Amino acid sequence: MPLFQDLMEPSINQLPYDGEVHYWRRIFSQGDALQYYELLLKQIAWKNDEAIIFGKHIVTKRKVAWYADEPYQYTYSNIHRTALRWTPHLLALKEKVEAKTQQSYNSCLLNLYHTGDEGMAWHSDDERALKAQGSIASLSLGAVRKFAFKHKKTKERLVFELESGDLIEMKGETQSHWLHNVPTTKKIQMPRINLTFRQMEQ
Ligand SMILES: O=C(O)CCC(=O)C(=O)O
Ligand SMILES: [Fe+2]
Repeated sequence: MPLFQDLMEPSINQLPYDGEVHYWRRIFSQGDALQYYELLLKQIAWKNDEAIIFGKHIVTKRKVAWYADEPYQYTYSNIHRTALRWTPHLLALKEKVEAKTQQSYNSCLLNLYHTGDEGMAWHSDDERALKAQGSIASLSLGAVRKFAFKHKKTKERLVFELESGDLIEMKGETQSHWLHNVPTTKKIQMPRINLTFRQMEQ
């Protein structure tokens, strides 16, 4: 029998106003989530992220990778990037996520946080290359980490504790009105992988 929570969660908008966030807990068994986590740790072409900020070359501790339908070219923070083609495992994950959100995605940015020392600062995913008001689906594997939203004007905050296998979708006006971050923490020593499936404008 489906649990009440399973039925309710995805349909509820987690944001109080100015956007839409949907949350599915544990879309995989813990065994499958662990298997995907281990596969991705090994198979993804992880690289430190780079940026040129005020003429200074910055290299992040967090690692990233970018996969897509096409070898898209993309520039942010003055660094040029080219997407790699989907691997079979990434395609399987994409299909699973698409079945939940009922959306389709043509690219995925992956983040690898080795420990709680690594996080992501407040930002919105509002780059011009992304479809306006499109869906961004974020899948977590590995260590539990906080994922927070802060409204740009009211400063209202919401915090989620994302567990291995959790899926969170942002869409509609979310990126125009809310920032999100992954705060650092001294409590976590294990890696976390995050996959953000995105809709690039083509
Ligand atoms: O790691 C996360 O959960 C968030 C990643 C993120 O916000 C991004 O890649 O834009
Ligand atoms: Fe983001």
